[in-house]
Amino acid sequence: MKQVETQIIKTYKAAVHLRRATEQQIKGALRSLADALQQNTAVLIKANGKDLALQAPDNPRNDRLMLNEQRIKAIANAVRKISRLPDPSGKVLEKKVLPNKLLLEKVAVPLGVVGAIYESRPNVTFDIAALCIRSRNGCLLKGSSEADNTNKAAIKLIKKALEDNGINADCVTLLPSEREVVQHLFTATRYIDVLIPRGSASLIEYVRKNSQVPVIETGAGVCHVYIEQEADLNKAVNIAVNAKVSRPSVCNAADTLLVDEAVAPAFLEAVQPQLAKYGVEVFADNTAFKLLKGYPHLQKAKPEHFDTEFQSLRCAVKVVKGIEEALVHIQEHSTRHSEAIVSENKKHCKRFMQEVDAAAVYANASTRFTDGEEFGLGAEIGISTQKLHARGPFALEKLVTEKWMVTGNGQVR
Ligand SMILES: NC(=O)C1=CN([C@@H]2O[C@H](COP(=O)(O)OP(=O)(O)OC[C@H]3O[C@@H](n4cnc5c(N)ncnc54)[C@H](OP(=O)(O)O)[C@@H]3O)[C@@H](O)[C@H]2O)C=CC1
Ligand SMILES: N[C@@H](CCC(=O)OP(=O)(O)O)C(=O)O
Repeated sequence: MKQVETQIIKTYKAAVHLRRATEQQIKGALRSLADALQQNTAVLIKANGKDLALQAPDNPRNDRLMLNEQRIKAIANAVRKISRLPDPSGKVLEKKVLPNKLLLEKVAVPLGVVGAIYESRPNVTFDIAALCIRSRNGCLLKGSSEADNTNKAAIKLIKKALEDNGINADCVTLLPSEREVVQHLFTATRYIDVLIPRGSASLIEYVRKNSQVPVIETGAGVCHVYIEQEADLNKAVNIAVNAKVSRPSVCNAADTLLVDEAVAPAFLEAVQPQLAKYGVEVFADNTAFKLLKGYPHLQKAKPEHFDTEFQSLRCAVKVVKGIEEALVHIQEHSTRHSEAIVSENKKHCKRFMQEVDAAAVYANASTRFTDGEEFGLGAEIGISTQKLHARGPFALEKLVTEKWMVTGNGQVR
């Protein structure tokens, strides 16, 4: 795959143009891209239709792949928001004059080139490209083969927006979608500064084991909502239902409901009609199974259901004896993405938030908020489930590193 090596080197060389570009050019490119998204809605939907036509119609992942007018408008809005965010590079983080009169400045600078390997969500192509342009990083995109037609239409718009604003379009590159491509990314230590895999546990594991380029992992989400015995049941039903059904295919959707035995009869009775309305299939432990008798989509849970990221309208339900058992269950089964407690007991909420080891912990709110745009970051490069450099949704401020700039007047040591 000589072509891929050439693309990687071209992107590396072009990235310097982003570092040199004026603020006007950067903002202009992002605004042009937002406009182009809206003007080319039909083109994108047509390309996306080709991708969707290649999928089985009942594939629950089609929801992630699908673009419509509303989603394209949301992407354009995100790009516009990113254009208004301040440049994370160039900030002077520390400044001092040494006794020998050397001026020492620690400055935030772009990472260089960011490589992303990501799932079949076409908004990710725009989000990552826009965040990289805003932070003046070159960017290599390896999207899913499932979204290839959509991504090819997307990159045309991105490159045109750069060109129209006098920026070298090689700064952003869509790589071929074949899986072999990632092996070239693993060894390109000279040209790529960080690799971000977004996808399944097996992808993350594969990249972590094989990449010589530093990696920021984003992981799968087996997310829990714990209904504690002092939960307000109205809030509990709304949160549990929202976390499960608002967009079941994404990583921050709930997978397991843990219900305190003291409120299990009342909560399960109250939540049933809502879950049934959306056709949620429930895998219940023995106690929950008895309490949910008569629920139309009920099955007995097998142990593996409590480690499953369903990515569909399915969930596991377990009745627990109290917060202790809930915390132990989460510790054993969580993928450390997003976890929630519903309770009016402030002490228990605090304990949950302090003790649960996850990128985002919630008290009385839905896990669905773990998202760069929701957190005010414009968009996200990914939701990191690792602890170093970035955790949770990360964006512009994690796309920079530091550089010491030392200005002298002929000093020697
Ligand atoms: N925390 C976060 O930020 C995010 C988490 N996720 C998680 O990702 C999962 C869903 O993603 P899913 O669609 O399964 O993603 P996959 O892991 O199947 O695919 C993601 C990307 O990696 C590529 N890929 C997958 N396996 C390999 C391999 N062995 N070698 C080379 N390339 C590979 C895919 O290519 P191709 O499709 O062409 O095979 C695609 O481009 C869920 O668990 C979700 O929670 C997803 C996104 C963000
Ligand atoms: N940003 C997302 C969640 C993260 C994400 O992209 O996850 P996934 O759909 O699993 O690829 C959202 O809630 O919209």
